[in-house]
Amino acid sequence: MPSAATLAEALEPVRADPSRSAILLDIDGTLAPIVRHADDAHVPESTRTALIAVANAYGVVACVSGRQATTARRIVSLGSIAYVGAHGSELLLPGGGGVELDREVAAWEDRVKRFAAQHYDDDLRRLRVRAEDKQAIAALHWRGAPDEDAAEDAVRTVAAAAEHAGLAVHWGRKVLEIRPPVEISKGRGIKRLLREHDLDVALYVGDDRTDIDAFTGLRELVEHGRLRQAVCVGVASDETPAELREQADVLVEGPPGVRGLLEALT
Ligand SMILES: O=P(O)(O)OC[C@H]1O[C@H](O[C@H]2O[C@H](CO)[C@@H](O)[C@H](O)[C@H]2O)[C@H](O)[C@@H](O)[C@@H]1O
Repeated sequence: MPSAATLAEALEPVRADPSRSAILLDIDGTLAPIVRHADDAHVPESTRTALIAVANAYGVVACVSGRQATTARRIVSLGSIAYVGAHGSELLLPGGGGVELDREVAAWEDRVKRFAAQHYDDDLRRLRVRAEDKQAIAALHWRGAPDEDAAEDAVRTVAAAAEHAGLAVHWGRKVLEIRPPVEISKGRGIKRLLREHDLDVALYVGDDRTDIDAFTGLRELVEHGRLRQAVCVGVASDETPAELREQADVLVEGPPGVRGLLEALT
């Protein structure tokens, strides 16, 4: 684990000129501690307070989540920042506008929904696998099922059927997502969010595989001269993918570490 000094060093370029920096944060496992039921996730008040101070000081602040953008905004409960939802395919800007959903993704919504309705059967219900409907993405969660191994096995059978049906699958923290077979990535969503902004530095904080795409997206913006620097922070837990640890510039310990990072930004 990097030392506090290393984190302070990593934050230096971001803090140098907050008005020219973006702060981009994942939600589940980053701002909100992981809980058994997705509907029960929440951002602790102390973290929210630190996030409000960051939102008031930095050029761009956004949450970048696998949740739908409106769900992300409800969980974080802050209207003055942007939300990149559904792993990059939705954009919800601060203020009164609606959600912009990627058109290519939207075109698959009916097919994904039909597949999910056909395959969320009595067997999955008996195993206490929970379905989450995210418009063009269908998620199956097995965290907290009485027999998690049996539930995961049943979910793997659905994943094979989804691939056979020409859909894409993605594995997260005890969750399978059935997705349209088109590019969906947090990196792409971030590029869409930042394209209108002239910034020097962007910091991203996340805990899961999809957050590696965000790291990659920011590093590509640096390669293309759109940013001077990207700072990629991994959130460590007993479920952290090894690849995220390898790709991160620095690690913080769980959502409490993220709160500390936010406090250090102002
Ligand atoms: O990109 P994120 O904001 O990290 O969202 C990723 C997924 O988070 C949720 O699932 C995860 O968190 C749940 C609540 O703690 C937990 O029960 C589940 O096991 C985790 O996979 C959310 O339900 C998904 O839609 C998001 O894609």
